[in-house]
Amino acid sequence: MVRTGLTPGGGGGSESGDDEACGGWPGRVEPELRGGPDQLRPPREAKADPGVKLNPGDLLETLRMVWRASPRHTLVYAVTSLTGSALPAANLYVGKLLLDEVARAAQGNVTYAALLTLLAVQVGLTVLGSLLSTFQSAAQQLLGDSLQHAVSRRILDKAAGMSVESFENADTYDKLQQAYREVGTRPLGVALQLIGLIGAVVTLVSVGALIAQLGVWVLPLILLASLPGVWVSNRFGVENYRMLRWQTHDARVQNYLGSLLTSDTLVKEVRLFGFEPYLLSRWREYYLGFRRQLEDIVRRRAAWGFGASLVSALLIGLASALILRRAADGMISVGDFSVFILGIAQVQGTVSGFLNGLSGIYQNLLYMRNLFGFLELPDRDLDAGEVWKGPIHTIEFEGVGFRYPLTDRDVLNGVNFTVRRGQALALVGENGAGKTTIVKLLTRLFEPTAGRILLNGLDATRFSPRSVQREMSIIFQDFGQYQMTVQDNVAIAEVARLEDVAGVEQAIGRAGAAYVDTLPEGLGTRLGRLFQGGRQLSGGQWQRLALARLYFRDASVLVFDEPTAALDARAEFETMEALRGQARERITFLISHRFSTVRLADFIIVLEGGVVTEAGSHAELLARDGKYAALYHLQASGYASDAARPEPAGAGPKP
Ligand SMILES: Nc1ncnc2c1ncn2[C@@H]1O[C@H](COP(=O)(O)OP(=O)(O)OP(=O)(O)O)[C@@H](O)[C@H]1O
Repeated sequence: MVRTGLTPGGGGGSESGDDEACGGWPGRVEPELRGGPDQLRPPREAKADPGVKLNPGDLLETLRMVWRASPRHTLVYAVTSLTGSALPAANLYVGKLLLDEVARAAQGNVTYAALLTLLAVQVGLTVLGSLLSTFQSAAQQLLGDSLQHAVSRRILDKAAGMSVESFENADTYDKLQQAYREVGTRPLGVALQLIGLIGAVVTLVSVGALIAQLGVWVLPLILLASLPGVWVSNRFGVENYRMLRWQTHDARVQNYLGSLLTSDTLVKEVRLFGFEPYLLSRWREYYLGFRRQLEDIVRRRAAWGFGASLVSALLIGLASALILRRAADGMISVGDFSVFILGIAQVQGTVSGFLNGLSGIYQNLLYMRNLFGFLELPDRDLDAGEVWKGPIHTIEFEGVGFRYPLTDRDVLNGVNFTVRRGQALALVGENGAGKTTIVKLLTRLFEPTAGRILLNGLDATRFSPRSVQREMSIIFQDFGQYQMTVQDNVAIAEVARLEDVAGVEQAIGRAGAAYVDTLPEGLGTRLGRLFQGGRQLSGGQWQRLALARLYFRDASVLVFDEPTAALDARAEFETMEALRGQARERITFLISHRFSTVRLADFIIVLEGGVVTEAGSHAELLARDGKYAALYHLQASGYASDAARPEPAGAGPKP
């Protein structure tokens, strides 16, 4: 099993985010890809994404998110940033006064003290500027950190509340990944850019007022010169966003291919079958697809960018020519000219900052839509309904049918059975017959699409899934191997009793996991290979620990989905014997392909293609001589023929 998870990733800058375009393994840890090889289709070419829409409410929601993450730092950032916005005009003005005074000093009209006073004001402004930016960047850093934590927390809370059903859906994974990608900088980007916009207005108005005194046409020309560059940046920013959005699915596939090469559990199979070159070439194929799309955008952006700067240079040239005309006529002072020269850069920088800020907000809000899209996915409230209290004595399936979401085939049809306290019911059937699906319905991970399930005669849907699940304990076919201590691996079944050492020891005893005593730190031994100092267990040892987890929870329904698959023959025998003894007070469900195990059940149900075809005790089903009997004899004859087969010459124990 590839146990990959999700890590929050940076969102990239507001304008480009180009760094993400060729994303893939390594670099991003992606969720495990569900589904068969048909999902591993070749990369798609980017095309217009009709789904790019802005939701006006998102701006408010984003700002609320930022404010809640840290009101203090948001406030400090806003105040320092806005105060700092007035400084450029103040600097320009003091600079102009200083230059004019220097010019007058040349004619002997100004004292040294007057010049020093102006210099002191200028130095004071510089010191104020650095003080403000020090506070501003500290506030930004801390706000970013708080925000990252707050958004990650919201995503994890959301994921924790989502139904198992949602996790079966590849679209949910795409949304989850997109959401995680936005954790880094997007919400912060929106807030900072908005504050920046207000600051830019302050700067523009104040600097513009100074420049406007030089002539009515100067300011409009400078403003106009800023527009082409901003237009190019905005246009390609949106294109970039569309490209990344379109690539989300393919990036997941690519990362999945990469994860196969770096998985500790799969390395044996990958080496043995030697399909590393195949995986690498598929991985690279995706990269090349992304690369082609990136190159196309970069090339076009460069061409348009060059054109934009040409237009801008022409307009600035025109403004300069006009102002020089006035200088030649002796209509402006040296100080005025310095306001023009320094003001051009200031206005251009501020205008493009303003418009880029606008388009940055727009683009960041598009990314934020992904995050909100994920957060708005429907939840399944596991606590909705009456609270189930007390043990479950009977379970009845009444005409239960089921179809997985987004599929068009019923995998269960009209399933009827009743099982009572003290009984063990076994589900038998070939692969894909629907056994595990019955367990998923029984444990309320999914709800039937037809029929109903009764618990103690009451419709299960009346009760909250979580309260019903508390009465159930299970070992799944693909049980968890938690990279935690032995104690945690068992006690996690009931987190309220995480410290219950005696309970864990008892469960370990019942599961026959005596090997735990030989581990270096006993119950405190960390398991698994993921982290330093972890101790790896064998498949059977892990399974016994999962059994202990099942026993640890004091439940009235026990579900064993292939409980003995990884156990050796003796372990299987002991487990099933123990089970017979321990399950008397409970309802036991058992799924197994081993008839030596199945025959121990009181009642056996045979499933074929999602339909119950036979039901009864082992003896009854044998007497019936149907499918069960056929399968049973088939397995039994395998053992018999093994026993009857003569040993080949030279076989046997070596001396
Ligand atoms: N998440 C899913 N989405 C769509 N179809 C599914 C999903 N899980 C299982 N199925 C389909 O439902 C059918 C029953 O699957 P189920 O896992 O219940 O079989 P099973 O009897 O437990 O098989 P096995 O013995 O192999 O464990 C199969 O055809 C399977 O392809």
